[in-house]
Amino acid sequence: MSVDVVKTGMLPSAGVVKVLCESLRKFPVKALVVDPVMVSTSGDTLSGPSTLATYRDELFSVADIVTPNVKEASKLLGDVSLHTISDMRNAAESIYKLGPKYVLVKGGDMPDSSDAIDVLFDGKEFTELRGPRIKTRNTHGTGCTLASCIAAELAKGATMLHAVQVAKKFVESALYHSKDLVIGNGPQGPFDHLFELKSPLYKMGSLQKFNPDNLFLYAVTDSGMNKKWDRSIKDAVKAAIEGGATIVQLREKDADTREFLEAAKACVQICKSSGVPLLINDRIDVALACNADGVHVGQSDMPAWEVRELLGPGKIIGVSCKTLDQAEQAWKDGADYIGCGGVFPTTTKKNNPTLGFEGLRTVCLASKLPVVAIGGINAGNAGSVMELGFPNLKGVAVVSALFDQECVAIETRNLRSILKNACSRS
Ligand SMILES: Cc1ncc(COP(=O)(O)OP(=O)(O)O)c(N)n1
Ligand SMILES: Cc1nc(C(=O)O)sc1CCOP(=O)(O)O
Ligand SMILES: [Mg+2]
Repeated sequence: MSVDVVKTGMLPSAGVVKVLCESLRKFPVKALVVDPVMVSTSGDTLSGPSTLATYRDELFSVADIVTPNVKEASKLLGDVSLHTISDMRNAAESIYKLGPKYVLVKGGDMPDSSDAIDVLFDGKEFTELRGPRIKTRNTHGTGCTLASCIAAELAKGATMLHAVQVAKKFVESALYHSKDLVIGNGPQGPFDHLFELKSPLYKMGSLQKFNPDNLFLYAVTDSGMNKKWDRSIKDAVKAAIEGGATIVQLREKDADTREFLEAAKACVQICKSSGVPLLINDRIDVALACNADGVHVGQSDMPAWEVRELLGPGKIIGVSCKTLDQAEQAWKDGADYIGCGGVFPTTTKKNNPTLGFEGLRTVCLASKLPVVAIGGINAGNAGSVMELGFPNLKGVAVVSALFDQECVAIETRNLRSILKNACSRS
């Protein structure tokens, strides 16, 4: 068997690090995950200064990702103090300069905050990965498990972001499942890595909490536009993901069911390998048949509570809402997000009322769910929507601004940078 990916744990001496680097030169691998285990949970230093130096001088430059926790990041940077998310971002940037392609600074042992936040840096962009902080003493080995899961996902062909997202979800679910185990008398207990084998519920992704950040740049396909530009649904989705779409919805009103389902199955694979959720517009049957990540329904489609009964706890359900009452009902029905529009006039959805900023504001203020704005949004006005800074407003959903254009990837990339700039201003 050839080795696809290597993950390193505790490397006790500079000599061991050197042998490792030499071996990796002799036997190159697809990816190297370095979990710089150098401080034990009880705070004992496990790697002396010479080993640290070898990490920095030799190992990091050949690593695809380095995954220090806050204590390890501090040690690597000469015992700097790290207390805030901004400190974690700065630390990730400083460690990045030592050579790895990605740095993941894990915030699990940051001072008590409601969420466990990790910061991923790729040399250009920071991604904050949030998850609930699980109250448990059974945390022995979480860092090693996270790094090993990242390595496994990379070996399966995932992108780095997807591998990190899957790994974080895995550890979160394992901690949750193991929180009531009582084993041993030490300060830390073990957790159960094989929980999925024992509880089918986890297979449903019951803990797969919807990440509202996915609503940032929401690409909604359109069969008429695909036809006009002679573009397959698959190509449209691939291009949108290449351009940085954070979630995709297949809204194929004209496609025959068989054709739609085949295209949806292909798109599910494309989206899964990029870690981008794929939702189906209206068609619960198609969503079930292709195991999509969820559906989006409007006020005249199947009620969200019935959709939830059919899809189960781990799928994403979006509901179109134009009023407070509709927003409240969507929340009661167990939806995950609200699509609110049309913010501006649009011809893509026939006879669609235009709410304007005021209508969007009303729903955002009242909503208990994250909101994505939709309707007539494009490169010219998307910035103004995000700069509103309405509570719960997590992004924009667009159809023609991406798919009624010659190059979907370029338009998507342009829109993403407009949104990023607008968010940094708001
Ligand atoms: C993200 C998002 N928001 C709203 C809609 C509109 O859905 P709906 O009201 O069901 O209308 P149709 O799209 O079915 O015409 C959406 N699809 N996506
Ligand atoms: C699908 C959809 N839903 C809307 C709503 O208001 O709920 S507006 C709309 C069409 C949006 O297309 P474009 O980005 O081309 O304006
Ligand atoms: Mg609909």
